[in-house]
Amino acid sequence: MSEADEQAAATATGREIWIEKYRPQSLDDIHGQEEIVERLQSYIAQDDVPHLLFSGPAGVGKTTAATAIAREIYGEDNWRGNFLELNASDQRGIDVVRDRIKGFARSSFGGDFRIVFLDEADSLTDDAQSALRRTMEQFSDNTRFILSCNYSSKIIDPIQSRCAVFRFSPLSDEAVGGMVREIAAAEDIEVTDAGVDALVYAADGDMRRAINSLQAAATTGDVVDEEAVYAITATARPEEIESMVTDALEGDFARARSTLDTLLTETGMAGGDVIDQLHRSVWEFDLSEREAVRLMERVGEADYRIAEGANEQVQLESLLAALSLDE
Ligand SMILES: Nc1ncnc2c1ncn2[C@@H]1O[C@H](COP(=O)(O)OP(=O)(O)OP(=O)(O)O)[C@@H](O)[C@H]1O
Repeated sequence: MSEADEQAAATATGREIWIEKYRPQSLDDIHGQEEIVERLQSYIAQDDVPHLLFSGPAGVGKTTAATAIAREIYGEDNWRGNFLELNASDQRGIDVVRDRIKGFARSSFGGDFRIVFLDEADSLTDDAQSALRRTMEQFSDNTRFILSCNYSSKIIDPIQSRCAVFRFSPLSDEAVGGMVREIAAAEDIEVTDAGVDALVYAADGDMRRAINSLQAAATTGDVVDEEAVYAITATARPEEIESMVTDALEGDFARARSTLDTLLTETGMAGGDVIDQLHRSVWEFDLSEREAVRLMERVGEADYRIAEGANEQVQLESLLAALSLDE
């Protein structure tokens, strides 16, 4: 979600959403991503900011880093006027995006350059990216582009070679846990240690998810504990996933299937989430190497089939059945 969308959501619900309230304002305030922050700061210090390409999963600080750069270059009072945020997946297409960039880049202002931040750049077709590349060249005298995407491999080489590429990783448990504790202290909310661990686990490196879950859990009671977090995040406890797998491997298909049923119906998980959690946890379970390898093979197969549109429940039950049957 863009900063503008997040602000709009906050206004619509009539309460401030914490992902906006606690969005880092400066590069120094960004948690984790230390090497990236250091490199970006050195560009700013040398007054030599190139076009930038930020790639990485959702909620790890790409948009935040872009707005922090603008704040640092132009100052709190002027950055908004020098920063154009666009979403490349805009339904109206690349022409609208290009027109807005042209209008913005042409309008005069005092500084050396203005910044165009283009989110979801990997949603552009190759043709649209070629058009974007020409636009980048046309306005490179007075415009710097910051492109954000999930997968840099989906960005055409001529754009990649014109940008300094930064790969944002999922945030570490320490980075997410640290931020959760800071916000809890600022909001005067009690969060137990197990509650922090559960938020970190459910977030899986995505800070946006961790903060949103904290805010949601905080509205359900006085104390944010493990129970509150699992109740609102539609995440299975690691031990539930482990017992489901262990039951299947021990040949107790009926029990494994019943756990799966609970996860899908009561916990409200999507099949893809169960696959993700299995994938994350395979090596943390107390399984022999052979069992872990068998499980991984089945997880890969079910993941592919679900991505291709197969029925999630059938695929997951088939995964458990295969584990129950195999020697
Ligand atoms: N590294 C971080 N340190 C502190 N807060 C963060 C960090 N990353 C994300 N956040 C929090 O999560 C929210 C969303 O982050 P951001 O918009 O930067 O994500 P993104 O990486 O651009 O994701 P997307 O690809 O979905 O747009 C921010 O408002 C901020 O509150």
